[in-house]
Amino acid sequence: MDRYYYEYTVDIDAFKDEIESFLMDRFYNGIEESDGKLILRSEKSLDDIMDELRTYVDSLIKLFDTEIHLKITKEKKENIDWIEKYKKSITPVEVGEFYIHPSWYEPKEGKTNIKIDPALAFGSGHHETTRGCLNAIQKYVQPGMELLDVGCGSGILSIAAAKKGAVVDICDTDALALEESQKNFSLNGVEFREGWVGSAANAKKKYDIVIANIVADVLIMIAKDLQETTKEGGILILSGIIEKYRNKVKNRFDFSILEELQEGEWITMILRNDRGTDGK
Ligand SMILES: C[S@@+](CC[C@H](N)C(=O)[O-])C[C@H]1O[C@@H](n2cnc3c(N)ncnc32)[C@H](O)[C@@H]1O
Repeated sequence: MDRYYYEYTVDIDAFKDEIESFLMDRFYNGIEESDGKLILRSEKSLDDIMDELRTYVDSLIKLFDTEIHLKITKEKKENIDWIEKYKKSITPVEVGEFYIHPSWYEPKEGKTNIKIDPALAFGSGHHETTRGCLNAIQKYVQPGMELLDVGCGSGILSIAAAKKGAVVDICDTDALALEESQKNFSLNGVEFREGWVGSAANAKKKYDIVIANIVADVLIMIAKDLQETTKEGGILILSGIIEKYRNKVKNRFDFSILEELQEGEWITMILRNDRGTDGK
């Protein structure tokens, strides 16, 4: 642990969801929201991400011909405080049958417990999109089903599915996510069958359930791969979709919608592959 860390506060007066989504796609260590501002903490400099953010906001200003005020502040702080403060802020999350807790909390009786400590990969159960997926897993995953977790992050979703008796494969474009998932599977006493650095395009088979909690733009980009890895009659769970991009995402998929779950601005879409075998 370094002695100091950087705290970046991002204050923006428009396009808040897009900015959060943009940052989430680049920074997986938890983004705190406080007084409408986004706070990112890291021992390493995030100046590159902030430069990218400024460029992104400039392009939004040009694209929408509008005014956007972006203020980024950077502070250097003593680490000790933050670790303790952060630990205290990480409390257990209950989503239906699942109880997600850090190791310094006891598991809860009568629940499917998932132990996840805050680390570098996204997926502590505190984000709306992860919770939407967990609700879908509770409803649709049956023992023996084969499931692919695309963008596994911490592995939280496939750990939940494995605890429900599914056979799970995992992938993520970030190698670190695979490492974190491996650790978290061991911590939870469950196993995945195959894991790879990459995406749905690298899958060698089709699955009963494919789940992808990734930002809307990426879901759109990999829509074909996600559909092709879902068995006929199988389920595709998509999350990470801000309400205003719902149609943009939906239009790229030709599966039928079974249901949509919404928490705040975030939508989790549950689709079924109703295509005939020659429909591909
Ligand atoms: C929002 S996190 C989701 C983590 C976890 N599954 C959850 O639900 O909490 C998205 C993850 O997708 C990964 N990712 C981004 N683009 C991807 C792609 N094209 N294919 C696979 N994974 C991708 C990121 O590295 C990140 O770990």
